[in-house]
Amino acid sequence: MDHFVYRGGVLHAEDVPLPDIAARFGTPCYVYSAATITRHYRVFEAALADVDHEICFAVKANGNLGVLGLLADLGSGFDIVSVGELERVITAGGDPARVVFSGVGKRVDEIERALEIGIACFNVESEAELVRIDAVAQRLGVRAPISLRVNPDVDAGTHPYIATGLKENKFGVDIGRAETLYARAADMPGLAVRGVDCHIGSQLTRLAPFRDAIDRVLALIDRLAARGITVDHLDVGGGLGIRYRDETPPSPAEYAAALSERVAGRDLKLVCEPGRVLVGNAGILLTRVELLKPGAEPEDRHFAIVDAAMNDLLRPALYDGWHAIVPVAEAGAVAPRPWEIVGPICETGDFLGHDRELALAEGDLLAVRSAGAYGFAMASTYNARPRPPEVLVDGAAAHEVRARETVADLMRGERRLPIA
Ligand SMILES: Cc1ncc(COP(=O)(O)O)c(C=O)c1O
Ligand SMILES: N[C@@H](CCCC[NH3+])C(=O)O
Repeated sequence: MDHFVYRGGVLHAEDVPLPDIAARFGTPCYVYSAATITRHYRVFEAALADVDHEICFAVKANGNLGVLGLLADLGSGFDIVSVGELERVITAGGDPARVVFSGVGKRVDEIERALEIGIACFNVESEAELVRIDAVAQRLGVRAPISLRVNPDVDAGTHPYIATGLKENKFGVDIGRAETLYARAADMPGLAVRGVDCHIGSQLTRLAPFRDAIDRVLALIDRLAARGITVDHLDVGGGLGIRYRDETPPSPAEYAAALSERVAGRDLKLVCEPGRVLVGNAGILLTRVELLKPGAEPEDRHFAIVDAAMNDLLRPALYDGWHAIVPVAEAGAVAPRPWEIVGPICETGDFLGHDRELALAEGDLLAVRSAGAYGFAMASTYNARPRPPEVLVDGAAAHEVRARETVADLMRGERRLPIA
C-alpha cells in the first residue's frame, strides 16, 4: 500500500496534488511519500517483533538525506557499500554503531574510516579482503568485527544482472570454503568473528530461495559451532521484491515470518538489509510530456517525448524494468492510443515505457511509479542533463530534500587548457 492516490481526478502524494509539486519544483522531479516509507518500515519491524533483530536499510536503494533521516528516526540501522554511503548515514543522523558494510571492493581508506567511526560489522566478501581488514585493524590497534558473506549457490529466480547468490557471481565466498576461511579469520589478531552474511539477489518474488539460502547458512553455523567458532548474528541481506506490474511477492510479514521461523530457538540476532521493499513504492518520478510524435501510418509507432530520460531513471534501459506510467490528471477530450514513452537522450535505449495506452497531449504530467528505489540513486548526468530534485512529502507539506542540479554544478571542477 502506498500514499499516491487520485482525489477529484488528480493524483496526489499524500495530501499534496502532484501538479502543485510540478509548479513549485519543476519537472522531472522525484517525489517520495514519508507516510509510505514509515508504513513499510513499521510493517517490517512489527513482523520481526518476536525475534532479536536489526533492520539495516540498504542505502544504495535511496541515499537521500531526507529519506535516511526519516528511517534513522524510525530506528533503522543501515547497510552501506562505500564510505560515501557511510558519510551520508552519519550526516543524516544515523547511528554508525548500527551500520553493516557490504561490497566486494572495500578500499583501505574506507576500512580505516569505518573502523575509526566504529561500525557494527564488515561483511567480508573474499579471503584477500579478510587479510586486508586484519592488516588495517592491527595497524590501528583495534579488532574489526566481521562476518563472511557466503555464497550459498541458490537460484534467486530474478533478472541475471541482479542475482548474486550463484557460484558464478562475483559476490561472497563459496559456502564450501567458508569453514576454512572462518578458521583462518578466527586466528587473525585484527579480526573478531561476529556473524555470517548472505544476500542472494534483488527483486525476489518467492520465499523458497530465501529459505534454501538460510537453511544452508544455518547448517554452516552449526558446523562452525562444532569447531568452536560461534557467531552472534545471521545477516540475511535484502532482496524482497515489490509489485511493479503484476508480480505477487510475499508480503513483508510473510517474509519476516519465514525468517523468524528459521532462527527461532537459536541464540542468533537476525539482521536484514531491505532496500527496495521499504522505499520502492514510496516514490514516483514526475515528468511532463514535451512533444508528441505520432506515426503517420497505422503500423508506425507513436512517440511521446517526455522531459525525464534514462539518465533520471535507468531501470527500463538497464534491465528492461517495467514501471507503471499513469496520468496525473484525468484526460481531456483526447483519445487513448499506444505510446512509446521516451526521453530526449540520444540513445535508442532511452525509454521509460513501451506501448502504453494513454490519452496524451503536450504539457500533460505523467507519474512513473515505483521509482523510490534505484531511481535517483542510479541517475547520471549523461547528455549534460542536471539531475532532478527530490521532494519528500509529509502530509500536506512538500519538502525539497535535494535541489535540482544546475549546469554550473555539472561543470564544477572542470577546466579548459591552458590552465593558468
Ligand atoms: C549486500 C546487499 N544488501 C542489501 C541489498 C538490498 O537489496 P534490495 O533492495 O533488493 O532489498 C543489496 C542489493 O541487492 C545488496 O547487494
Ligand atoms: N539496481 C537494481 C538492483 C540492484 C541491487 C543492488 N544490490 C535495480 O534497480 O533493480
